Amino acid sequence: MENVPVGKVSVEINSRYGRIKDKFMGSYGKKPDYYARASGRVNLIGEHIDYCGYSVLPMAIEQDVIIAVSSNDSGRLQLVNTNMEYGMFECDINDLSINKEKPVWHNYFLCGLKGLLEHCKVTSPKGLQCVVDGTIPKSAGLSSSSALVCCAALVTMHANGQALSKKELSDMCAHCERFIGTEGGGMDQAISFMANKGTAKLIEFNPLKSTDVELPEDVVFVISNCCVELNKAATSHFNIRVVECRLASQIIAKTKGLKWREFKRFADVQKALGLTLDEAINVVKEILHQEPYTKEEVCGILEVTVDELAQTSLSANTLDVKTFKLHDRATHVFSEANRVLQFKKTCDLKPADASVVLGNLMKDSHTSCRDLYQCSCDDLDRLVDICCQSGALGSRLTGAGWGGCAVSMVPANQVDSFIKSVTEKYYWKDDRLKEKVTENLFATQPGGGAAIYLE
Ligand SMILES: Nc1ncnc2c1ncn2[C@@H]1O[C@H](COP(=O)(O)OP(=O)(O)O)[C@@H](O)[C@H]1O
Ligand SMILES: CC(=O)N[C@H]1[C@@H](OP(=O)(O)O)O[C@H](CO)[C@H](O)[C@@H]1O
Repeated sequence: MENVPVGKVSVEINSRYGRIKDKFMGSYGKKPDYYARASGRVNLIGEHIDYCGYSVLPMAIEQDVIIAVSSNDSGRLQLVNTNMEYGMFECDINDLSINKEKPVWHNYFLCGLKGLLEHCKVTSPKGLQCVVDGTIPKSAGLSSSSALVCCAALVTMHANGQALSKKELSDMCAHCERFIGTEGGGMDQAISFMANKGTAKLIEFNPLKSTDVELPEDVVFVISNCCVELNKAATSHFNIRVVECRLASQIIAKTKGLKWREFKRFADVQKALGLTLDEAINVVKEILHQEPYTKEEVCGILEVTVDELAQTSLSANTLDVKTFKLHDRATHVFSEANRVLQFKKTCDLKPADASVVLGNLMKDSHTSCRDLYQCSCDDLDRLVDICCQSGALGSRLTGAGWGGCAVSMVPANQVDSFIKSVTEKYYWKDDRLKEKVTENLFATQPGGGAAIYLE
């Protein structure tokens, strides 16, 4: 089992680490003992299917979270952020409380800290002084929150002399980010730890596995942020989709004579019924209707009371939801799971028209996210259209959606003209975005995974 690497960094050569070190010395009057780093990611295809048990295909990006750390025996946690937007925080490290109602930034750190301490059964945790520095745009679908959670877990692991494998850390962080309330599937944490520079990854779940995916050499992936933000933990958009998928899988399970209470994810139902993904789509047509289901109708089908449904299927922030769309959500999930497999197969087989095939899969993925899963928004749809008109072979929303980024696959020799065209057609059309093009529109290469650095 592979562990997170421990490398060397020179703060003289690497100016970012130099600035973080200066901030640390200014805040705590001493040098940090070490630095931890965890990257953001861009998901190339496979949206909103990780929590249904299906494989996804992300790659790590260069943007990341770096934390400078010094450990001590004070029993205190002290956090300082290089970004003034995020205020200082201090608490007793033995008394951690995570606020789900108001997900202020330090709560994400607490998720990783608490998760690691509980997982490793650390009874006398080290006190920590930290400076956090992040470059991933927040709430933009590039996993800024998970990078912070993963980095905090890594900081805690190292400070307390623990050694978890990358896989254990990925599983543990997928679990502990749920302390904040969102019921994500584990893609972000897995790629943050398991990424390798230069390659995208197919991430499979249960058991967690990552496989290198060689992308075509003649294309470049370009990220563009529509600059609409949606915080997952502060809203119920994300968890409503998780719950809709859970209800659809439970109704299919019950209708097909399975013990439905034992099922929460489409992948498990599909496996129990021995269906291919195409057959699963037909089962959706056969069993689920297109109109939204009322909560009473769902209770009637599952033969439970509203209170029982809350226990078997809902989350704290979806208790008051009155209607659930099941047919379209299920159709998206099974078809998107299929697209991921086709994407991987095309990368492996490298047919002459590989980039055209991959581009079409990305376009279909966006259409499905927009129309069936309804996790896009007008600005993001407009941006995706602009990307396609500007020379992208394929473009789609990436990450949770309802705002945030699109990822576009662009012929390598057309990247400059693509960026010029998207700049003019999207960013220059809006006075608020004119000055913010470089941080919101950039080409990206597959980056490396989480690491600890010593000076
Ligand atoms: N550099 C950072 N420093 C502190 N907190 C951060 C940083 N980047 C992200 N966060 C936290 O993560 C939240 C964004 O989480 P979320 O809405 O789930 O978006 P994402 O899709 O980027 O993960 C921010 O509101 C903030 O609380
Ligand atoms: C931490 C978390 O909940 N992350 C989930 C979320 O990602 P982002 O909000 O883009 O980081 O949405 C995607 C949609 O594909 C996955 O479900 C993923 O697990």
